[in-house]
Amino acid sequence: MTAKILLLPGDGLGPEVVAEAEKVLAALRDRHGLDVSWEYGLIGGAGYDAHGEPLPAVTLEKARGADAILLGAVGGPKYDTLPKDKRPERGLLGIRAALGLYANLRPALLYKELAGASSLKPELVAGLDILIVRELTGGIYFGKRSSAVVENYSVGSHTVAQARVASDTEAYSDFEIERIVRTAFEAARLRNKKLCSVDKANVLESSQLWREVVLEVAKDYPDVEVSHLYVDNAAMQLVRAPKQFDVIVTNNIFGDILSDIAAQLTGSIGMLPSASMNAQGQGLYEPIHGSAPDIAGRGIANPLATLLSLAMLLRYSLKRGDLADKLEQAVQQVLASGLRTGDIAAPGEAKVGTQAMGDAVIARL
Ligand SMILES: NC(=O)C1=CN([C@@H]2O[C@H](COP(=O)(O)OP(=O)(O)OC[C@H]3O[C@@H](n4cnc5c(N)ncnc54)[C@H](O)[C@@H]3O)[C@@H](O)[C@H]2O)C=CC1
Ligand SMILES: CC(C)CC(=O)C(=O)O
Ligand SMILES: [Mg+2]
Repeated sequence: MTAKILLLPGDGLGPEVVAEAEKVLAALRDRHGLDVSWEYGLIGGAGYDAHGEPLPAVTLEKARGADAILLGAVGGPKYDTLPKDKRPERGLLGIRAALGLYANLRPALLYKELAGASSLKPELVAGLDILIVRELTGGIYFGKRSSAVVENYSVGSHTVAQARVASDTEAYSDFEIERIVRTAFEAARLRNKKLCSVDKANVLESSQLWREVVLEVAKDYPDVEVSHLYVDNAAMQLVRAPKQFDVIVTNNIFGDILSDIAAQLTGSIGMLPSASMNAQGQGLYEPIHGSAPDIAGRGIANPLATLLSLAMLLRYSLKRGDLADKLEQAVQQVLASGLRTGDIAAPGEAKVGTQAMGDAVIARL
């Protein structure tokens, strides 16, 4: 049966990088018989501009009916002053919640050709291959929020007549922790059988529950070596000796931050793909980067994170591991040929734009 894909370009550089993914899909269909069709939808600022909502109902309906979704990025300065519930980022959080996409897989892989582009010394990152498993539908991004003006507000012994006070809540249930931790253990089993759980259990109740559940689930995976790190130490270890990690499992906000760090180890955030899966096996695939307003619209963004996200889509949702391998090999060959977008170019090295990079990958498919 023809697989239905929903393309959600979003904002900023989103349409530029998703356009390259569409070209790749067309090439896989025409040259390799991939049985696929696709349509577009609006999300983020683009959704707000057209429908007054960052996640228009029509987009969600299309998403529910799709076999897989490929998203660019959302957000931008134009939308930063909108009411909070209309902000583009709420559209992204909204689709993750509505589809129950709790399991976010963020592989950080160093292509050997990019060892020089990493901020770390080549010997620290050579062969780097980490998988960050991030809980994606709970925690502080979804907890109760409030913001108010409070009279006679006290912090310790200090009281002010009036203060603007805002709060966000980090809350997790054992059920939410258990399912993402199981995802991570299963992934570790297929890799080097090492799982590091990252939390802040020395301070946070929610992290204490997190650690308790990890220890309980670990009993079902005696073949996997488990360790625990506080998030501050984990951030340091990622830039000190990143190759000590195999699979990292962590909550929504820590995973968000640690994956941006891991991205830079591989040369650029423009290289890191992700897959977000729900309990039914439906997936949304997206680069881990944002809409990059500083470079959007100039045709210079790196499309490889999006093309590698498409490879994950082919592997996990369309069960075409053969074509995923082909696409990943094409990316590797393009890097080996010396092509570089600005984010991965060494000082003084020639740079190519988004379309030239996409075309070079397609030429190798
Ligand atoms: N998944 C999403 O849609 C996300 C959206 N955002 C939104 O994106 C907007 C910008 O956020 P920032 O914090 O600046 O993060 P960002 O990830 O958009 O950009 C951070 C830096 O990385 C660079 N960069 C990002 N992607 C690149 C690519 N493909 N090629 C080359 N360079 C790339 C940017 O030019 C910038 O210097 C905000 O509105 C934010 O809320 C941020 C993160 C994720
Ligand atoms: C809206 C944000 C939570 C998006 C983000 O930074 C991410 O998912 O990495
Ligand atoms: Mg992020």
